[in-house]
Amino acid sequence: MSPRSGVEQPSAFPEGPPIQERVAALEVLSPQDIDARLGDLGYRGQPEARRAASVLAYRHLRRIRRLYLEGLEPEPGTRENALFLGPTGSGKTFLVELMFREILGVPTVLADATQFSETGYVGDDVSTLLSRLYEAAERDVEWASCGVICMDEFDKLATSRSDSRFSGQQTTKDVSGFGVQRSLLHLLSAPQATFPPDFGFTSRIRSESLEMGCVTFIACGAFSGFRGTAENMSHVERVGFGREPGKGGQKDLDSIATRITEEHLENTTAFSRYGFIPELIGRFNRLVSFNPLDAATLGDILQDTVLRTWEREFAHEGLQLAVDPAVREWIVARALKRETGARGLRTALAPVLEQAAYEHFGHGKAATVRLVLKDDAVHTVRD
Ligand SMILES: Nc1ncnc2c1ncn2[C@@H]1O[C@H](COP(=O)(O)OP(=O)(O)OP(=O)(O)O)[C@@H](O)[C@H]1O
Repeated sequence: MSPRSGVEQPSAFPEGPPIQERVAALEVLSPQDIDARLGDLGYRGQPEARRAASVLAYRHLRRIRRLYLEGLEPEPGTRENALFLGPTGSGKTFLVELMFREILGVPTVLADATQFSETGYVGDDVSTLLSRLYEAAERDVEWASCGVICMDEFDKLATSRSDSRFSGQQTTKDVSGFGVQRSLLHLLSAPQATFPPDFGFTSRIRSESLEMGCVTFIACGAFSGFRGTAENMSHVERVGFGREPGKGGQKDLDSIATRITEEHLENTTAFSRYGFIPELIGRFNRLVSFNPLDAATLGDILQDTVLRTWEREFAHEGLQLAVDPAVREWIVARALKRETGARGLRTALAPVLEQAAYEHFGHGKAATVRLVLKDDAVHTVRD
């Protein structure tokens, strides 16, 4: 029986531990500890975003500890929601996943904002975000109130009402855009919110109520239109987006350091021109910029995570995988060209290693398989 709803709910999970026990079991970590753990888990680059997010995670932890271990309700207006801005594949969602789900160990939901539609229309109602949080919290509504909701592709939620300079691309999702934003605004503002514990599949199960005071919302988006915007605003101080300034010349939009200060991003007028209702953007009191990953960071990710996974797989076959430095550079260069951040590494590497696996797996003989670059293509050599 849930203490708040007063109705019997079918539970797929056995009774969990009391909330105080769950919260007390969370490791107390400083922002610096959190940042260091991120590194241990293979997160690379983005030092400023990591710093900001580590403090956000620390504060989240403090708030739930104060509430459930010290009995101190969160002060009104102290809810912290963050907007993570930066190009695709730069590690926005990965950071949330590692930081909240793996390191803090609180219920974490990663959702795609484009899946929502207004209540009554086809698509998910925003309240199902809370249903998912409840599921992630093993159907413990108090544990769910300690959770984090991350909405990916948040920029696509908006209806572009302005010219294409601001949107990058035009979206036709104009019918539901504002309704969904208003529902989200409610979630981000309300002290409590109700949700269907069964995702609304049946009308027999009564809604649950969730305390929202400690729930942290993080919205992630590329907001690519801002790059064009910055290009047209010569007075904008250039920080945040864009590759290193001054290397690619004015013509190449990506090499133009489209760096936007938080002051500018905080300017909700810019967001409303993007199609957002200003009140909703106003609920995100922390704006965190992610940079496109540069060659050195991509090289580290390739070495420390992507290749390591493959090396293990090769080792299971009795094979040692050796990758020439020229091949690493080739893969990084390809990934940079694709402009999909770290995702591009896997895309560039997969066909090469599949070919190597095809040629050398299953023979049961120990050997070294070396990847070498010849005529701008990767070849495998078995020693
Ligand atoms: N800074 C990073 N360090 C290590 N790995 C990273 C980093 N950034 C991205 N990756 C890898 O790339 C994958 C994709 O990153 P992620 O999903 O976080 O991108 P994103 O910034 O949220 O972009 P999108 O908006 O397209 O989802 C991750 O799962 C991870 O494997």
